[in-house]
Amino acid sequence: MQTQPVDSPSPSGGSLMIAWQLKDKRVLLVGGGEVASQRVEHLLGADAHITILCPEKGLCPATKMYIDNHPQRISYYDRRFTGPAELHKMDLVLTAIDSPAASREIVELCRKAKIPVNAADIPDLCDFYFGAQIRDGPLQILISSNGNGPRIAALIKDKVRASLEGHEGLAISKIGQLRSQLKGRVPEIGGATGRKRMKWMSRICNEWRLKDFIALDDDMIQKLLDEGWEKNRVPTFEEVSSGKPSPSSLDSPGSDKVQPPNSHLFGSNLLLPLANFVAGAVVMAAIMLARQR
Ligand SMILES: C[C@@]1(CC(=O)O)C2=NC(=C\c3[nH]c(c(CCC(=O)O)c3CC(=O)O)Cc3[nH]c(c(CC(=O)O)c3CCC(=O)O)/C=C3\N/C(=C\2)[C@@H](CCC(=O)O)[C@]3(C)CC(=O)O)/[C@H]1CCC(=O)O
Ligand SMILES: NC(=O)c1ccc[n+]([C@@H]2O[C@H](COP(=O)([O-])OP(=O)(O)OC[C@H]3O[C@@H](n4cnc5c(N)ncnc54)[C@H](O)[C@@H]3O)[C@@H](O)[C@H]2O)c1
Repeated sequence: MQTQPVDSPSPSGGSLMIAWQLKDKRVLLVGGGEVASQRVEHLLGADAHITILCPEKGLCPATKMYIDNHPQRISYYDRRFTGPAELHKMDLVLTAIDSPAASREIVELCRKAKIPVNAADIPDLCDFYFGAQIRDGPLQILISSNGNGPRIAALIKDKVRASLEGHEGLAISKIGQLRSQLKGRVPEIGGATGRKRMKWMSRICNEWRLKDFIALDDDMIQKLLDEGWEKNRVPTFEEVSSGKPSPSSLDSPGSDKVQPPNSHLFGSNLLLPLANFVAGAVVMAAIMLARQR
């Protein structure tokens, strides 16, 4: 069957949301106040090499602490930005300073050098914006209002965080271990094997409860691959855990099941009202039948 190309359903005026891989890339951070300290936190989490330029008296306690505790990741210079030479070999530049004029100057130099740049709080100077972030190990959630309401993005972040159960990051890292063991066994990229591998990974993610992945250890992963992948089926948690109880066994059914796409059509959203409706209809029919007799 031929698929028809469809126009993008999303309206224009948005931005590209990506997970930028900064491991061992060089980042210049100009400024050392509160905002800079938040940037440092995110950059350290991304394993970047950071150069900070800021007069010492302008460093806030958090930035100072990061500089002291991460000498292998952070090179600190007690001075202001001096000119284009500061940009040498930089992959990314961030300014978090209280002078829009100085930020503009730095941004113009970055544009000439074709280095992506963010100037905190000056949207028209930014190649990209930061967003409100939730991090739990490999789970990263970014909420962006695309410049419309940063405070609202932060408030929505709090709501999203409150809806998480706390084990998602660990479960996802175990899924990462399973995937990499599977890719070790079956390293082919693309083709029929690649498609089969993706399908099997998707099935296990759809069919297992997220919480159960937490308990995966090396033995269980090997068993899952031997009894699951090799036989093209999805074993149950109990089958691979050698009697270990499932972490989700104490939960109410379906409470932390990650739902496959469109499953809400069949999930509690629709199923409960439908069940109520059917039950109601059966009772009504029984009453009417009883009356007719
Ligand atoms: C999300 C967050 C991430 C971070 O910086 O790490 C972030 N701002 C945060 C907080 C915050 N910033 C401001 C307030 C005061 C209340 C308010 O204005 O809402 C608060 C609230 C607070 O401090 O609680 C003032 C503000 N911000 C910008 C302007 C300039 C302008 O709009 O013209 C003005 C002055 C406006 C004025 O003068 O009125 C601009 C930007 N700020 C962005 C990011 C980018 C757009 C992100 C997006 O839209 O999603 C963008 C475009 C550029 C950038 O800096 O990357 C972080 C929350 C982190 C967290 O708590 O999780
Ligand atoms: N995006 C956000 O989340 C957000 C939130 C609040 C404030 N801001 C903005 O971010 C900027 C920084 O905020 P802050 O609270 O961290 O400011 P701050 O005043 O605490 O720190 C600014 C630092 O920049 C240093 N500095 C100034 N000019 C410099 C230069 N040319 N080279 C090197 N260092 C220089 C100062 O010594 C100071 O340490 C401000 O413009 C503020 O309006 C952004």
